[in-house]
Amino acid sequence: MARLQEGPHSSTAAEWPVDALMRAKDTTTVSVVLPARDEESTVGDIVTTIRRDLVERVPLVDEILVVDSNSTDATAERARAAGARVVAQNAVLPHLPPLTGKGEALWKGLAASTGDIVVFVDADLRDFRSHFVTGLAGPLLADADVCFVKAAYERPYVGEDGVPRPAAGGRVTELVARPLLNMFWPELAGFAQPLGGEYAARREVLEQVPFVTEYGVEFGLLVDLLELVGLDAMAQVDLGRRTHTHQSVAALGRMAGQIMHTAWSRLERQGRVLSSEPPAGTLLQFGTDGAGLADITVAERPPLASLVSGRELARRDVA
Ligand SMILES: O=c1ccn([C@@H]2O[C@H](COP(=O)(O)OP(=O)(O)O[C@H]3O[C@H](CO)[C@@H](O)[C@H](O)[C@H]3O)[C@@H](O)[C@H]2O)c(=O)[nH]1
Ligand SMILES: O=C(O)[C@H](O)COP(=O)(O)O
Repeated sequence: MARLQEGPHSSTAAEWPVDALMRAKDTTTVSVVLPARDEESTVGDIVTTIRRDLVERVPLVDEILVVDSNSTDATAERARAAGARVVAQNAVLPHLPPLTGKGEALWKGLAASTGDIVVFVDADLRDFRSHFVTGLAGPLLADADVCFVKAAYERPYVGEDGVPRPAAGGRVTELVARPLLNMFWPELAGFAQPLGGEYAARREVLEQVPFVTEYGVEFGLLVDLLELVGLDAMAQVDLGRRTHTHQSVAALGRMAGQIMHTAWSRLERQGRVLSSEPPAGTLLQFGTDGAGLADITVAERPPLASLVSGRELARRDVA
């Protein structure tokens, strides 16, 4: 219990009513950025809800940006029809060779957006309501010392039968990410959902940290932000319950590998492990169709601020 008491400042979404946030907002601008790869079934509803509640009803959100992450379905069209600005991942900073994955989508979203506060929300959420955004923006608008806010929630597993199994979701979180954090960065153990895709931060802070590509991005951000701003500037907000589209166990195996690679890279960078050779970048997986080798390496984008005039570049380059 001692550890929990020393954990991040915590609140619940109900503590951040929108009228109080409007008073605190003043001239601060807020962007909501959604990374989306083949999310045509959910992205439209999420954008519609944010637009209706937090742009039209109350002007808390200044920009809704969907980063179309090489989708092959109607994600971009649905997002645009619902009122988002949509950028293609590879059209942002096009002079850089493109990388892949969720971390790349977020880094490009940071480059292409303009808000002082950036709220990231996954585009595959099934029960999205606007308190996700107000809860995440609240601590940042209310307290100048807070730099980063991470969501916590209960995560059921909803199988093909549609029946939610309470607290059975977040398999990589429970089996890989939280054990690793407890072992090597125990200050971060109080974050209940370290891998969750819903978090918010001040732009000036996000632009100072690297973004790992693929699914290493959330783990890397937590570790790097702890080093940059310290636990006192990091907060957690309880958003209630979150349901999303589950990936297969094989896909989660690859995600777990990417997260382990990210943890290894931070341990090495912090001088806490010495290796004579890097960890293997492949994962042998056995499926019903036979065995195959999957690439589980991650790449890394540098802090956006290290690019010459990154925001100006982004604005100029995005079509
Ligand atoms: O190449 C990609 C892959 C994913 N996404 C989007 O990123 C979000 C989350 O991706 P998803 O595949 O649904 O991830 P989860 O299985 O839900 O993984 C969890 O754990 C990951 C590792 O921390 C986080 O990145 C996720 O946000 C978190 O929900 C969704 O909107 C995706 O469309 C992209 O934009 N590009
Ligand atoms: O955060 C996680 O562990 C992954 O997103 C997997 O979540 P799931 O077990 O709910 O599919």
